[in-house]
Amino acid sequence: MDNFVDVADAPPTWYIGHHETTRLLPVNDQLLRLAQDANYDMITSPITTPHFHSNVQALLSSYHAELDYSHSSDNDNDDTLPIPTPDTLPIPLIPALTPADSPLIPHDNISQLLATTSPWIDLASPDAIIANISRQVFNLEIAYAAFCGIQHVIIQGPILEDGTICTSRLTQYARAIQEAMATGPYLQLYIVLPTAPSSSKAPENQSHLSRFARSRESFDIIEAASAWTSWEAWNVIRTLCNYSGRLTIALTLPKRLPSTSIQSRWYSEPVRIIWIPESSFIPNPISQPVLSRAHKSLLTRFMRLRTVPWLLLSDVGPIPSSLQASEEMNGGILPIAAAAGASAWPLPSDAKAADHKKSLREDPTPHLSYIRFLQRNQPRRDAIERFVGGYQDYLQTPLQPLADNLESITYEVFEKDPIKYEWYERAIARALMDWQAESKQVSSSTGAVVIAVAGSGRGPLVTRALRASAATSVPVQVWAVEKNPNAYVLLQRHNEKEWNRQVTVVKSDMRAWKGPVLPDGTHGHVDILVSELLGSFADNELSPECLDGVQHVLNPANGISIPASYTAHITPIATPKLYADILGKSSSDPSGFELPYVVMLSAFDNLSMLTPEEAELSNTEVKQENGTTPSQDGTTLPIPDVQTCWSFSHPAPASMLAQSNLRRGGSAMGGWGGVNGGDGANEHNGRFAIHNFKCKERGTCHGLAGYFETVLYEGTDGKRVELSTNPVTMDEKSKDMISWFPIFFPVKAPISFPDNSELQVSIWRQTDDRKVWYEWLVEAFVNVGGKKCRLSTSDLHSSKKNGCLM
Ligand SMILES: C[S@@+](CC[C@H](N)C(=O)[O-])C[C@H]1O[C@@H](n2cnc3c(N)ncnc32)[C@H](O)[C@@H]1O
Repeated sequence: MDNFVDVADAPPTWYIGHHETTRLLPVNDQLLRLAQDANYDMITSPITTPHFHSNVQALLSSYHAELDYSHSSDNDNDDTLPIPTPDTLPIPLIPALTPADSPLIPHDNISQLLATTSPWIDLASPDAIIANISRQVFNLEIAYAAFCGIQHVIIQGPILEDGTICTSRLTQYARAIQEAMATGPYLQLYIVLPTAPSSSKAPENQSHLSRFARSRESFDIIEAASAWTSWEAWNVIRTLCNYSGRLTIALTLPKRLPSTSIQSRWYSEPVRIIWIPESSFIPNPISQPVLSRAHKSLLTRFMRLRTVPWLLLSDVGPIPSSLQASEEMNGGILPIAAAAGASAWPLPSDAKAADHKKSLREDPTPHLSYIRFLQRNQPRRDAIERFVGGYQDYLQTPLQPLADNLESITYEVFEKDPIKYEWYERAIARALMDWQAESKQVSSSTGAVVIAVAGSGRGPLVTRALRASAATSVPVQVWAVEKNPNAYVLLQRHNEKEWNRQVTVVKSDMRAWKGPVLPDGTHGHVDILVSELLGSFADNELSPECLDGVQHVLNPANGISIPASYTAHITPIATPKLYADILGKSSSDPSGFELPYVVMLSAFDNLSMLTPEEAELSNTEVKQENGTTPSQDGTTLPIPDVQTCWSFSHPAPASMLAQSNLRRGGSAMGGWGGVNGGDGANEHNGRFAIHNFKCKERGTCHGLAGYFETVLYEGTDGKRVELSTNPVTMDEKSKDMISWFPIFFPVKAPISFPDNSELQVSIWRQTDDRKVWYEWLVEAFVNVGGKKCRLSTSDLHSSKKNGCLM
């Protein structure tokens, strides 16, 4: 049972900005106002002017001329003077900025500007001169932007002049970014990167400094550029910058989107700006710019993240004059789009088509109007999304309902689950019907089936047990056992007011409860023991230990436990956001990586997927992936490989508990103690699992996502009532259940691996009779010449210090 609260349905606001590669107007308060009038939220401004660019080029040209001249055969240099070489001729120094070099001046609205550094520099150049000059330009620009009070700076990624991504000198680029973060400690930096490198080369940018490079590397391309090169470049840059929260991505949407696996990877990364160039729009039948279905579905997915990215429309035409803007507001596109209703962008389907065409032609900002239209017509968030909205990627320490007493508000929140209680009622009803059908001996003298709800909380399962009895007409005797003294007060109240005193309420730890008191004062048995002590990883709230401890009250011949069994499941994931969050906290809490977290996973990527054949075998139709909506454009989503670690069944075998009892107290017959200390009385609840996960695509593992499944009851007809948080089976077993978020086991040093690797996960449930904790480690393997070679191994993580107290 997790700990979260309902949030209101506040539709996310879309912030849309305007970018022009060559902005003619200076960016001042007036232009900002015009942009706002046109319905933009922000605009970009270059930090330096074309004048500055020309000066830098001139400086570089004269430097190169001096070198060339001194080496040319027809100069009549004095032979006694040394010939300048790149080693002796000092690198030109870029002079301090003048007013003609930058359009920026500090002003009140400067924080609304997104400043752009020069896209024509080449920080990763193999030519030392070009790299040096690029660095000087970059440092000047960053320092001046920070001085002016700019907060957001957009920086061109390591892109070469022909649009390809530099792969060989990424460290040089990353080093420059790291330095920029130190220069402007309050700046938020956005690195512009394409979702995937373009397959067709862009026309060469004549003014890009890389064109002036004298030394070029023969190994410019470390490996053939792949669809992953862009993501890989980002992975190197942010790793060198230590996952800084101030370093994020401005992701460019190309006309042709890359594979869904690359899209998913970007979805897990800190994309704070989605950069939409004019070229990514396509004309609709009335020549209006729109986005393809695939682009729209990608946008929808991103715009549902906890941190909603800004959208930047690039080179979609200038900001209209104030007159145009006011015309648009009064009679132009907005009313027409509104009239088209929520379902469609206007099409020329009727007599009004001509009017529409005219208005659309007159729309000075058709791209913006269209994006605003998409904003207004986003699919509504369903109840689950609304419920968990504020908790996406929010790390929580797992509850310990055994060691701590929960607050009423915590019970209240999980009582809102629309599925869990319903399914419990179904399970109890089926158990009662089977009991009656098989004419099994009951534990009461009245013929009623004895039900105990162990860990009743505020009583919702007690209510369900009474309802199941009424629905099946099987008489019951109900006991409510709860150790939380505060919840006990409410249970007694409910008994008076709602349950008509049909329930016997007991304040006790279930492990110390002797069972129902019989008329003669002795203690009897329970026929059906109902409990809900499950955590996000099934056994992490110590359900096995509690149920072992109360098993002595269960009818030895026919007693039923609801749940009957539960299993824990894991899969490796990439989740840079959570990793950065834990890293950020680890200076004050060094044990941050030695603890599993309960978290509504949102910005993450599954690293291991089932092959289509395996998916076929698993015979499971997955309608949801990543806990989000299915693919909007109808594409089939891959199924993550989520593997089962271990299981627990109840009632536990009597022989197991008998041995445990022998060990307790350290009797000679009970062996010599537990491997982790203590008597070893709880060792039967220790577990170990090792799993291999095939990863077809390269990636970085930040930890493991954990889920659970439980069989509440399996009827004599073999039919099961089940709950599941496992993304592969949850739709089939308990769609819309919201009581549990996944669990996350982090790794301290992320593990990067190439295509076709294997991740091996070892995970333990450990105990020393006083507490229970988990240990986990991840190893990466690659196949080299038919042999499996170990690439790296994470630390052995252990939550022993923060273990769950028994
Ligand atoms: C997750 S809550 C479930 C409450 C309620 N059954 C429901 O489903 O809403 C678990 C409850 O079990 C209680 N509990 C946990 N361990 C217990 C124990 N050893 N003996 C008695 N109650 C226990 C907790 O105090 C808490 O009220």
